[in-house]
Amino acid sequence: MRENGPMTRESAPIEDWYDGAYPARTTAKLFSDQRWRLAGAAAAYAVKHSPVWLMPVLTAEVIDIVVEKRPLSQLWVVAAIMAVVIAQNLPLSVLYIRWLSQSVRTVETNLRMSLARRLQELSIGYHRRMSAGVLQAKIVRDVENVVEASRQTFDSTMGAVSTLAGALVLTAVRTPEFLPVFLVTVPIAAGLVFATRRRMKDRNAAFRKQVEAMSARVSEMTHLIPITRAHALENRELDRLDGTLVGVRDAGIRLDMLNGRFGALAWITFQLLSVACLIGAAWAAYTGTFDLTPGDIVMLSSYFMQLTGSVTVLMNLAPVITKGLESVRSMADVLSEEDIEHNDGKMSVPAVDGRVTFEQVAYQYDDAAAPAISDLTLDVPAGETIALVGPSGSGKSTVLNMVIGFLRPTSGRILVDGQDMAELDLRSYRKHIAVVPQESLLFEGSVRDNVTYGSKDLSDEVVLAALSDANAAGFVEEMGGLHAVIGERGSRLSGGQRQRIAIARALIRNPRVLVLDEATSALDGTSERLVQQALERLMAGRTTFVVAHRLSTIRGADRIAVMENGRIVEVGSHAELVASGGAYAALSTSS
Ligand SMILES: Nc1ncnc2c1ncn2[C@@H]1O[C@H](COP(=O)(O)OP(=O)(O)OP(=O)(O)O)[C@@H](O)[C@H]1O
Repeated sequence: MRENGPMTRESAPIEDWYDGAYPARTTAKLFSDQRWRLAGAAAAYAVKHSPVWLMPVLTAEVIDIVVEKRPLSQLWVVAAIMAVVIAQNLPLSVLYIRWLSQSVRTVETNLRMSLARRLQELSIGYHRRMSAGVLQAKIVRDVENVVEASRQTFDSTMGAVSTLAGALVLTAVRTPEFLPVFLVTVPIAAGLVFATRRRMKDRNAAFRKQVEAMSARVSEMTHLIPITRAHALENRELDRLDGTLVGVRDAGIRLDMLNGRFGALAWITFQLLSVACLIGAAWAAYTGTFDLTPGDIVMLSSYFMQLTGSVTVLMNLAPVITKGLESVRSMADVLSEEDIEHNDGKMSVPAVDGRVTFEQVAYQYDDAAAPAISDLTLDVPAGETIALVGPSGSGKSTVLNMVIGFLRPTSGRILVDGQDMAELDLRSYRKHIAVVPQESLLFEGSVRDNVTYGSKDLSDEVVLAALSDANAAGFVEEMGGLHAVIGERGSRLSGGQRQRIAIARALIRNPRVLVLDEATSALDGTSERLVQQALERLMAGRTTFVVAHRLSTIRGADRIAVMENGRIVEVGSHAELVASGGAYAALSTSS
């Protein structure tokens, strides 16, 4: 247990203390900021709900007034009290809903925000491992489960507890002989819940896993649709989905069956108990064992029904709560995950010159048998363009990811301007780099939004200049200017146009270090020239790491590093490498 003062606990972000191993305690903590609102809601509920336990007493009075032929004026008094008791329900319900809704919705928002925040801190490796579909399910579905379970628990518990308390007090006042009945029902209910708790938890966990597998599958399937359709593999994809759907169905049926059996068992037990109580009261009055009026019997009968009803409601919460707690555990996969990039407290770099040095760097992926990079030593002075070439799988992308800081060397060091990257606040370093990936990532929005992504307060002139340097001004003009909308993920643009928008985006950042993964897909001659020209403008004067596929890019580079099996086998300019007659010379004559 950590020592936390009430102040620090309230202000500490959820992800700092979230603990999936203790879901109930964690949920309570989630709501701890809301305790005053919840207390208000509870008070409002108790009052609004009072007709439920007051009406049977008032009804008993009415019956006794009739049976005992008391003065009629008493009837009007009771009627007036009933009217007031019922009418207060409206204003107090409104208050109750307002306070409960405010607390529950606030917790919901805070949870989603901290999940999103943590996703932005988790390493790129984590995101590669986790399916986007699963993460989405956590933010959307699990948060909803927790919030709905909390709301229902609060609502049902308040209802049941206030009904029980009212019934208990009034029974104690009018017919204390029947108090023991209340005492046996609670242990029976607790026993039933306890007996099924373990299985309920397991089946909820199994069901959630199946739903997550389905989310991952669906997200993959939607992603693959263009490829699937192009290869006429629709049926194969549907078969694969079918397997996951069947899994969800079977786990769902098992869960429903358990919940159903539990519900039915609870209902039967308590109905029997309720009947026993009614018959018992009738017998006691008939034989004169206790002194009961007919009004008392009607009242007791209502209370027995309410008592059993409340306990059943409470017991039916068990599945809801179990599901909510399972979702609390599920969110811990994100909120308690340790694989985050640690930047806080590290050195911030206000400016970058652009020298990047690899010192005997090795990198091995977590699940890989052999290192992807071994013994890589390379000094790239500021402003140099270095082209990485080599066969597929030789480690080029791994090097790029290390330059961005997505991957940290397993051994060795990478220095930026002589500073070990491990000691830098990578967020400050990355302000000075730009990345142009193979597949340009564009989003739904205007051309301007896409180009300025993340850079604020840029004038139209600056954006237009970047577009013009990227050879994109012409087609942007034709599309309708800076505010023309790019379809989702750039669907309205050609491949070459998308690349040029991505180049403009990189240009506008005016980076010192450029990380470029040249698109492999061939463009037609004109488009190719426009992209090439834009790239040359982008690379000029900046340290550039480029995984190069075009001959012109390779030849234009200051140096070329030829990679094989995670090692650099040759470095030098085009002319030097050709002259030395090594691997590069063999490659360039064969192409
Ligand atoms: N996430 C990963 N987990 C495990 N191994 C990986 C991972 N990513 C890459 N590898 C392995 O590391 C090696 C280097 O991969 P890398 O992607 O850097 O090669 P590359 O030269 O960029 O290839 P390509 O030209 O095909 O993109 C390969 O053997 C690859 O199988």
